[in-house]
Amino acid sequence: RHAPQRCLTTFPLSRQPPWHSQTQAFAVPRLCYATKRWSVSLNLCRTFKKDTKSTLDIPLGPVTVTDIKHYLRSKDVPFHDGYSCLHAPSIFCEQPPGGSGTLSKDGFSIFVDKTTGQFLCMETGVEGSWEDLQDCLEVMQKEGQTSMNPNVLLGYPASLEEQEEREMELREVQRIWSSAVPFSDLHDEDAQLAKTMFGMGKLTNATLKRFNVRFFKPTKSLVFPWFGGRDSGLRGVKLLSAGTDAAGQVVYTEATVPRPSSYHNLFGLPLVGRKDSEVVLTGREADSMAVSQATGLPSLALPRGVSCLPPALLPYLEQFRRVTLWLGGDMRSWEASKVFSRKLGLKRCSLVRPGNQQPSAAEALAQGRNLGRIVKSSIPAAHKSIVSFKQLRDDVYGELSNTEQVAGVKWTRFPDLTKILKGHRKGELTVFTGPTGSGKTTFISEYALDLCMNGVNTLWGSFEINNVRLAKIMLTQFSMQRLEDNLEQYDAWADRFEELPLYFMTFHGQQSLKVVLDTMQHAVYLYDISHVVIDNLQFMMGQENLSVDKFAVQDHIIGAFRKFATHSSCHVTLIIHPRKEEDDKELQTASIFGTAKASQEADNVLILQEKKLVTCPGRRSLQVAKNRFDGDVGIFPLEFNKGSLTFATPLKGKHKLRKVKLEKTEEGGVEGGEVEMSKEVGKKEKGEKIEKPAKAPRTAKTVKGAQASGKTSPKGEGKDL
Ligand SMILES: Nc1ncnc2c1ncn2[C@@H]1O[C@H](COP(=O)(O)OP(=O)(O)OP(=O)(O)O)[C@@H](O)[C@H]1O
Repeated sequence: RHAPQRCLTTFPLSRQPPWHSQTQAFAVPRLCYATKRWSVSLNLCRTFKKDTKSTLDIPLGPVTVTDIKHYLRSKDVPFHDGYSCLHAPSIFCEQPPGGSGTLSKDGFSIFVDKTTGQFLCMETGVEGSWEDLQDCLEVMQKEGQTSMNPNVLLGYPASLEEQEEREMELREVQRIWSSAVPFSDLHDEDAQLAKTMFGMGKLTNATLKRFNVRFFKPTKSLVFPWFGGRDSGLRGVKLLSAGTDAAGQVVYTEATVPRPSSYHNLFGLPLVGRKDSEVVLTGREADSMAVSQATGLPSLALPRGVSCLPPALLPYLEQFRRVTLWLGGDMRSWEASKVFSRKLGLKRCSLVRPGNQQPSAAEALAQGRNLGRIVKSSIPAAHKSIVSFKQLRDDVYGELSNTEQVAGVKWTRFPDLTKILKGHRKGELTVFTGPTGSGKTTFISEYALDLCMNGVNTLWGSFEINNVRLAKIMLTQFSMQRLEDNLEQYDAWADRFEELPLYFMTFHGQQSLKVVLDTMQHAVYLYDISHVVIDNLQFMMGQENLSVDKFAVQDHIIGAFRKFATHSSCHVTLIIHPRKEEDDKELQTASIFGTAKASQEADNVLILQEKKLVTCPGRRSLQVAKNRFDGDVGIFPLEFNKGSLTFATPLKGKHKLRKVKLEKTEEGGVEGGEVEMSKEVGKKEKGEKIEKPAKAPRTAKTVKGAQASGKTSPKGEGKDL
């Protein structure tokens, strides 16, 4: 079989992680980038070495469900089709199954993920890759055995460091758990105060007891346990703390042991019966308790809320014929529920649409709403290809009443970009270009980092510069300083950087489009990636059919990324070198694309403009040349800080805003291509306005039309890339 190929990696790349020796469990506030909240991160979390397996193995040719089925049949292994997994009898038990694990109806207890081939034996707790399972079956066949010793895979020798780490982790889990107090042991007043602090005033002590929730007095945190494994033992804890931010608003913060990437707890699982066929999946523990208390339905909370649904959890959800996703009360939860339902199997999923009448479950309970009715009114996730407005009207209303959230994630460091593009939305394709060496990679690195710090799960495909250099740029931008001069701060920044939901493809140099797309697909499934950055398209050109016209190849590649973005509900930012550069002219949309078709595919076109100066590096500005969301285009200046490698809008008064000059194209549309100095600069600057073409009503309309139709001037077409 193929050797696994390493296609994805996470920070710390090759960095030797720090090996601290603190063991105190005191709370240190830190910003959790995934949840965008300050978290009480326990020192103990930093006590342990980071995930040593920083490079993730992916089979060379990604396995398909057909391959898996074909192989199982060839080995005479009976199986049946589940929702996300194939179910097969355990090869690790001598006796017919009957233990404590969650089994499918026929007692089959091996669950093989249909997308990755990863398997889990519920009966014995053995898990492994598709290759591991194949190996076991091969050995069994060769040796004429009917079962395998579970220790074959369980007994993978962990390094001494890893063993120590795990033991230390378990000791800390036990320590927190045993020093936390069950709610029933708290004085009534204290219990009520704690419940009020966490907005759970209506949850009864009986519910908290059923879910085994405790209170950790030193940090005034709720403690949610994770019970699992063969012995249903305590495997981890999550601490939820409440505090206030600078504006006096209550913020909830989370910390887990083990660290989030290994914390695979479906909170509430011990309360699920083998025969339960319906479940309500929520984003928070309090929501699950609210659902359970109010409706009596089994309810489970995802370990990391709406940010991801790790495939490792899917086997535990196979027993449910109906899954209602009620992840929260905002648009982000709604988006996540649509994405997760694909992993779970659309047909069995129904979604609770957030709205005023349908907030999160905990809020609904607090407001005295009828939770049972809300669950019943959830809508099926599988939609038909042809719909009437009647079916769409709630979606349209949702978009109209949540314009801010629909506009996407906002950039913190680039408010001008947020003003023009409104935000970063899933499922879109952004094409980014700029002159050679103008700082495209450096800018996009910060642009993506900003989003990642705002909770956008990001995957980088950097084919031009290697991942170590890219991570160095990002870490410098993250710390906003020259880390070379402050090496003593390296570990502190690197520790925080590691928390970002950031992954890197391990490709370098020319790659085939198919391999890249497969890796992206895989990462979306595994890590719920919602932003992929490709630097740059030219590195896929070489592998495609050279006998075909270059523009056709480019069109084909852009088309493939477009399709991927739409189907995977993932934003793709594609860096493309301009095909022509003239010293005295600024770039336009037409400078990038071979044909108009390609520009049609992109939802957004960004151009890093550089005004060439003889004496010093040129001035940069960022132009939004196409914006399909609402048609607004514009340009704003960027000032580069060489020490921190960051870009910022120059201070007021120091720069002049520029306004887009609209050019008529031959098709009668307009494009926001060239720029000129505004005659009213002083006035405009005051209001910090980004000039938009909408200032000229007649052409403004045409601008939107042109954006929507994606028409560009054919001027200058036909040159080589
Ligand atoms: N605005 C800027 N002013 C001066 N130097 C810059 C600016 N932006 C980036 N640089 C520096 O220029 C160098 C090239 O930057 P970068 O690799 O980001 O450019 P690029 O446009 O991606 O290059 P290429 O065209 O080769 O892909 C880097 O050393 C970077 O630090």
